[in-house]
Amino acid sequence: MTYLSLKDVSFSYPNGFQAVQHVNMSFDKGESAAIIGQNGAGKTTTVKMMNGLLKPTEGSVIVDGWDTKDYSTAQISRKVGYVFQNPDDQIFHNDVYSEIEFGPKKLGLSEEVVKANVLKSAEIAGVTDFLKENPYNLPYSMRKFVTIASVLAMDSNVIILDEPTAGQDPGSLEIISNMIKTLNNEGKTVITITHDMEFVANNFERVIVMANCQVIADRNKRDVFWDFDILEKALLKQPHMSKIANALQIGDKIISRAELIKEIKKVQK
Ligand SMILES: Nc1ncnc2c1ncn2[C@@H]1O[C@H](COP(=O)(O)OP(=O)(O)OP(=O)(O)O)[C@@H](O)[C@H]1O
Repeated sequence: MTYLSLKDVSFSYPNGFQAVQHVNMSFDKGESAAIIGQNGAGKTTTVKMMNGLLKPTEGSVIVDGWDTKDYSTAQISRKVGYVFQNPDDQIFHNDVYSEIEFGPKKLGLSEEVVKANVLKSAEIAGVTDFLKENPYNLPYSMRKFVTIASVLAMDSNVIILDEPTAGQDPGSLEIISNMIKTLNNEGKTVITITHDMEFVANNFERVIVMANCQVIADRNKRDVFWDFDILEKALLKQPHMSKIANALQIGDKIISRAELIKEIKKVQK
């Protein structure tokens, strides 16, 4: 059942620049999707409309039956949590624990529930060892996990991750990958903006492509990464395994390493 939908949504910034034009998309509970596209394509503006940080100038955004125009950002963020692209735009406490507990406390949850949420989110985001640290003593990549934990602690049904993969090492990418799976298994919807095509290929089925303020594809990753017209319009590249398969002219829309190895073995035989 659809939980979140954008219906013919456009958004213009106060300076008159129209950053999103006639966008439609919808998400079920427990779904996960990647949003990809070049810098300036309109991805962040689009997801900020999903949790009411921005309200559409045309069309409507419906969250769990609520039109976001009729509710405050605080009300919508109980249902849709947004992790900012830049953690420094989000962090404002002197220790990690206080940063994570701020959201659930604001929701008026009991002390025990707040504590349980903080500990669970810290665990999922891998920041349990830093709860007493000043977030600004932690490296950028770890500050990003602090902001993820802060949003998870609010236990919203939808979680939006804006560029969680930027500047992360392979170990951190694995934490993010496992986190998305855990959240999906709990029935939460996870929408992730990323520039990392390998991460998309390894972690998502549904891929939404934005270019020039519009959605130009919303399909299975296999169809997106083998549609050269879409890739060219969005200035995107195929994931490595697809690139190799394409150069060797083997297989059918290969995406993963396992698929590529299987095809190479077939050819060797
Ligand atoms: N506050 C603002 N005022 C005016 N224009 C803005 C504002 N914020 C963003 N824009 C413009 O809106 C367009 C879309 O920006 P947006 O951040 O949504 O793109 P994006 O696809 O998320 O890009 P990136 O990958 O760089 O984050 C860009 O041209 C950007 O310069």
